Amino acid sequence: MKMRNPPVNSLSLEFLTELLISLEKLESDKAFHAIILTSDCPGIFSAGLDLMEMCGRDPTHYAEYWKAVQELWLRFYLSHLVVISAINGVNAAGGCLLALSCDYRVLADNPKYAMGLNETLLGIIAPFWFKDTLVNTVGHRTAERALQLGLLFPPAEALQVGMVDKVVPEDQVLSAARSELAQWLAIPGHARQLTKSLMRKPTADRLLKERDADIQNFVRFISRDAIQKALRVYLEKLKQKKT
Ligand SMILES: CCCCCCCCC/C=C/C(=O)SCCNC(=O)CCNC(=O)[C@H](O)C(C)(C)COP(=O)(O)OP(=O)(O)OC[C@H]1O[C@@H](n2cnc3c(N)ncnc32)[C@H](O)[C@@H]1OP(=O)(O)O
Repeated sequence: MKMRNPPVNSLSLEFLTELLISLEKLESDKAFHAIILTSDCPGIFSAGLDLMEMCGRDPTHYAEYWKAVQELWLRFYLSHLVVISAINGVNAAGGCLLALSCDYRVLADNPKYAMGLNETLLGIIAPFWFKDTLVNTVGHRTAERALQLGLLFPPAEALQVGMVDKVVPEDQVLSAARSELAQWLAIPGHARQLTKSLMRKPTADRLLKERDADIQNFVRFISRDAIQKALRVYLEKLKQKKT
């Protein structure tokens, strides 16, 4: 699955919906057993959630958007398919969450390709299920530091803290993901799937139990004047970077 939403693969409502539909199609076709998730945007895996969906819109839109973000995470996190990400570019916040929801991560060895949950740098916070997904991957202490400081880890550090499983030269990301896949596909499918569910269901259940409350929290939080202002300032900084 190659993500293509130029220029930065931001996860707009439309793009999230496309990703969901693609995943559902693959999941419902018994001929498919695995997905390699990668990007078609040079140098960028994903810039995360689309800031335009969270800025200057109305509460109904925020609620609809957040429900789609939740759905994407739940579907990827619990997918019965083997999902491996071949991360071929910078990967921020919501994009990093998507990669963390995969079963295995291969990252291209380019110092520009940092990844992490950098929400605090925008003046916002990672929701509890983003946090849980990170803790499940790198452990509590690393997650605590990474989340507070909004750290984006370059490849060597991402590997060292366990945010990714393998770092390879840029031209080998896909082939490395494919070789890894062979090992996962050699395991009897039902045993692997049940084990994945055993490991992940308690984390997903926390969100499933309070999905509506989480949507309400998001809508309240993102609608605040101070948060809207922080997002506008951040977007402005991104634009100024060019001039
Ligand atoms: C209680 C519950 C609490 C809940 C609390 C709320 C929880 C919210 C959780 C949020 C999760 C997130 O994912 S928030 C998103 C975090 N993402 C980021 O911080 C990444 C920001 N982007 C970047 O750093 C850079 O764009 C990067 C990806 C490295 C690419 O750099 P480049 O120089 O190649 O490209 P740029 O010139 O910067 O970007 C190209 C254009 O894309 C736009 N753009 C870049 N990122 C964008 C984005 N995420 N959304 C929209 N648009 C984006 C830029 O503004 C430019 O627009 P034009 O100038 O018009 O062309």
